[in-house]
Amino acid sequence: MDAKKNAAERAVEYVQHGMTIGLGTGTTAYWAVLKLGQKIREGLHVNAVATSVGTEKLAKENNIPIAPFSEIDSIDLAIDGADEVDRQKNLIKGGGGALTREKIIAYNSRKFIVVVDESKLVEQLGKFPLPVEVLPFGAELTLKRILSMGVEATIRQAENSNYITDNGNLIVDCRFGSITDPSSLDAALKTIPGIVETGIFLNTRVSTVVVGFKTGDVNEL
Ligand SMILES: O=C[C@H](O)[C@H](O)[C@H](O)COP(=O)(O)O
Repeated sequence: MDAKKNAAERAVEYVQHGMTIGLGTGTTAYWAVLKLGQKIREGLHVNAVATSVGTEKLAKENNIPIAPFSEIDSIDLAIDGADEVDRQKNLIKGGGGALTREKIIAYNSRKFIVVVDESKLVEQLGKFPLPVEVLPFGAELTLKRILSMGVEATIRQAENSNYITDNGNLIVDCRFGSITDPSSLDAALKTIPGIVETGIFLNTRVSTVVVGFKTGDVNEL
């Protein structure tokens, strides 16, 4: 756990007075929210937007002010986790189902810092099943179109029913095995009506990847 915590806490060092911060989702971003809460208690003034209902709740519990989107123009810095990071700093995200909100926040952030432990570093994306957010309407057809790409794909399940995102949608987990061209795959998936967003985050949006190691070291890529 310390590797995730160390990476997240290093990323929070980039936060400056007066910034608007994008708060990520997941077990790594969790530590960034806690650290930011501590800094606010020590006198730092920032406001924030959250990438999930869960993170917004955690932020409020830690006295982090949440700004309505109508009151901000852009985000200075977003800090978020990832499920896989390749050598070019392309990402797979969405293991926690928050990919669409996370992509909106990342896209609108001047600086996007990804926080991971070393287990997330891969040569090529795709071992982690790619999460794709899909509208419930016609989802069976949308799934068939995804399957016709020759990939094994299933609708994510919660306890006794389909997993539902904060946006009221479904997640299809796609087992591509190896993704040689993330940009083309992202574009191809988005030609299918019913797909809201994919968990592929291209490196053009990633400013820095902060990696925590079991040894206690933290590296920035
Ligand atoms: O939907 C969830 C997000 O993309 C997470 O940031 C990602 O799944 C990594 O989560 P964790 O830090 O818990 O491994």
